[in-house]
Amino acid sequence: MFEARHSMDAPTTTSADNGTSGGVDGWFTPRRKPATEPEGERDTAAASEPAEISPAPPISVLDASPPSLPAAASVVSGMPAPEAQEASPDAVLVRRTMVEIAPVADKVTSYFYALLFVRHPDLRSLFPPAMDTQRDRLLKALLTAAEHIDNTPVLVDYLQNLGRGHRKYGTRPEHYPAVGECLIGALSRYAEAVWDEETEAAWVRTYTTISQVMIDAAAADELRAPAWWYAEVVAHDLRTPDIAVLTVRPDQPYPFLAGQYTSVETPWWPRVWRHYSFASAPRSDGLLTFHVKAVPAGWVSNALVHRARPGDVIRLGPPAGSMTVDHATDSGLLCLGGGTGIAPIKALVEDVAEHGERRPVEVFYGARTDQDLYDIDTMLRLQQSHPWLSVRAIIDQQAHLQLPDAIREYGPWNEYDAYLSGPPGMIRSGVDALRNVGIPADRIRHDAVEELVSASG
Ligand SMILES: NC(=O)C1=CN([C@@H]2O[C@H](COP(=O)(O)OP(=O)(O)OC[C@H]3O[C@@H](n4cnc5c(N)ncnc54)[C@H](O)[C@@H]3O)[C@@H](O)[C@H]2O)C=CC1
Repeated sequence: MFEARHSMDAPTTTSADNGTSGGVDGWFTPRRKPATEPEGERDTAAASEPAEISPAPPISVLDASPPSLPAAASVVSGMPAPEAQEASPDAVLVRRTMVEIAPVADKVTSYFYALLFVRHPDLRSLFPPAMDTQRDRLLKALLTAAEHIDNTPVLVDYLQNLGRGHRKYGTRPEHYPAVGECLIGALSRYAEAVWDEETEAAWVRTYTTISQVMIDAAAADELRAPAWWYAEVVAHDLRTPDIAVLTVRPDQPYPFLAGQYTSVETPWWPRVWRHYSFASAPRSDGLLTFHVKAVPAGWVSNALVHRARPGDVIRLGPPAGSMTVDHATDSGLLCLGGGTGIAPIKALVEDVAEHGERRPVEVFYGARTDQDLYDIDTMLRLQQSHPWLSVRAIIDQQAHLQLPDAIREYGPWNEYDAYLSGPPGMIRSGVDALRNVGIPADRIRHDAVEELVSASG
């Protein structure tokens, strides 16, 4: 009955980082209008680990199960609300199913994975041993994509990222029909009241489209990049009792852009991936750095901060995220980095410096206390070397205000592009503050909040 029409001969594996979802908004609740316009960005995300249940994500970022939505998450979160579009007949049927299953989302998830692992026990090994709160990443990603099936350009971008990202999980083209059957099995059971032949046909077409884009993107990526990289820890600097700066050496060249993030798996938690932003622009020695804060119950973050030592080998997924510098313009950069969110901001500053540009870069670095400003020395050194750079530390306790509030006291910002990196709450209020001071949405970049929320751990 369910028959995927993808070309199954395309080689692929997958990885993906995406993490959509999450936390606060259930997968089936109407999506809030994103703070920024579509365009993608990240998850953008991602970066250091968000609190264990938070979004991205992604990004980000994200992850216990293979499939989830990450970088693309930013894209998806930027999509117009479905209701705002003129829906195709398939989209109407897909959304009707979603409304029907919304109240029993947990049951649908459990049933979907039960079906998948009973019918296809070989697929169990693609998922982490402990299917915790992240277990529904795959399903969420698929449902999010289905919900936005009419928004083709944005969706394709999102799904391509998702397909590439899934290579690291070992996903193969032949896995997609198995997942599709179980998806339809779970949906038909819990959306019984609205399920009919037409609805099933709409889901088959939708899923076939989704999986085809993912398979094709993964196959194309296989020709130019590994599914994952091994990277040896070469330095581990514990800056505070719970924040470490890690430097790693990938086993082969790792191309990325300043402002992007990747997914990381440690040897202690196999198949559990989390997103971290690169804390430096690409370096001539090929080394990569990450700022990691150990969060309560965060498996990966605690392993990286408290257990990892030089000589340990971790795995990295592909780079993702679009919080990158547009070198075609000479606008100033207004950067807000909260806590370990300063990591990609530092990378952006290095990127501007390397391009020899003289554009003003204004960094606001927020932290709860001055002890939490673990990277202020580096930022001040950069400020000393670059006359176009200004760094201001905003300490909550001293300033009696939070990071986003501080920008109102400076400016004007109408000639600036804005970059935000930090906890989801900071991103949300930061976007509001930036819009209020007149920066248009298409000049505000950040990783997807969903990604950050779901990254956890
Ligand atoms: N690409 C990205 O967006 C990145 C995001 N992160 C995320 O940043 C977070 C860092 O955690 P911590 O260091 O514990 O940060 P934190 O929770 O100590 O917050 C740092 C600062 O951000 C501001 N802030 C926090 N919550 C806010 C809110 N609701 N409204 C307004 N301002 C707020 C405050 O100024 C605060 O001092 C993690 O969630 C991590 O996932 C980290 C790296 C990159």
